[in-house]
Amino acid sequence: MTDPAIETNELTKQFGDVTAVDGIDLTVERGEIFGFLGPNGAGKSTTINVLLDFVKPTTGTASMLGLDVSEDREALHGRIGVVPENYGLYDRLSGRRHVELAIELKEAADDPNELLDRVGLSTDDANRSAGEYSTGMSQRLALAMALVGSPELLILDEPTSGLDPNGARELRELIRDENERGATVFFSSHILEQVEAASDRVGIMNDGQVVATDTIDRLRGQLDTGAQVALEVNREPDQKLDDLPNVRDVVVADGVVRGTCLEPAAKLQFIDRVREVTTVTDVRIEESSLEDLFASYTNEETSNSHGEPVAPGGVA
Ligand SMILES: Nc1ncnc2c1ncn2[C@@H]1O[C@H](COP(=O)(O)OP(=O)(O)OP(=O)(O)O)[C@@H](O)[C@H]1O
Repeated sequence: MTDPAIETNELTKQFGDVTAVDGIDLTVERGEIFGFLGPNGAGKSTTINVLLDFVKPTTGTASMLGLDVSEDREALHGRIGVVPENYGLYDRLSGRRHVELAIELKEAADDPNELLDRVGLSTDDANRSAGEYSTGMSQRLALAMALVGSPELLILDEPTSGLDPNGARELRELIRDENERGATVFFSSHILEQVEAASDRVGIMNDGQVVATDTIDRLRGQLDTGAQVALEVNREPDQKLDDLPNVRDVVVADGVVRGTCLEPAAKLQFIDRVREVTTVTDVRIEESSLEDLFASYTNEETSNSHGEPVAPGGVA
């Protein structure tokens, strides 16, 4: 059996009184695009820094591609590509020189121009000193260096920070291309939409712990908030419509019948039930938002489309 791309066992990191990472068991399989989500201070960067052997764990173990992150650091170096949280660039060296150095260090055979082109840095940009780069350009350069040697595993800490919307989209495409080539991609972010658009699976970290790991669709399905179904009708019904088992909070107001459907099949049952008593002229379905999802796992206060607080999801 192939070893997972990333595996942590009871991994804990304490900084004095602060438990930044609190006994996490995380497995990322080979070939996945895995989004690592969590609010500021959740422990994402500390976890990544342990994986990169920048900090030592207090207890527990971490391995990548079947190798211990600390003992086998040298062997891992040639097989992974990294954009860490605080990557350093040499102000006086050009972008191209940075990539050339990364190629020499990895003893790889890449063409620097091709890598620079892939991350959207023009020939002119590549000739400029990195000290003149904007945040987004620096981020692109760091990414080009991470791609050197076609790594089996890419680890990207907040790769979209500093990128404009176009840059973020290009990055998502690049992540997909790398994944199609066979690379596993592990990237952290606190921006839900970006993680949803790019990942096969996500892990949500909060307060040092991994509180959920699954696809976003399945995590959404586990929320107990249900979907809000709003039916515009040409005549408000007088009948009570609260007799379906998986539809609750039915209200009729301003020519709209609303109900909360607790499972997918209940939506159609609800529409059929309302159509028995009046004519439905329009249908709107409002799934729980990504913000609701995130908040339910990280206990942040939020509200659904009706202004009601959203209860934390049942899965921990
Ligand atoms: N070197 C350090 N010394 C002391 N405390 C630290 C250190 N590094 C991180 N921490 C603390 O550990 C906790 C987790 O921080 P970490 O940077 O891992 O979170 P994060 O999820 O990456 O947050 P962000 O999204 O803001 O980067 C925070 O409380 C932080 O203050």
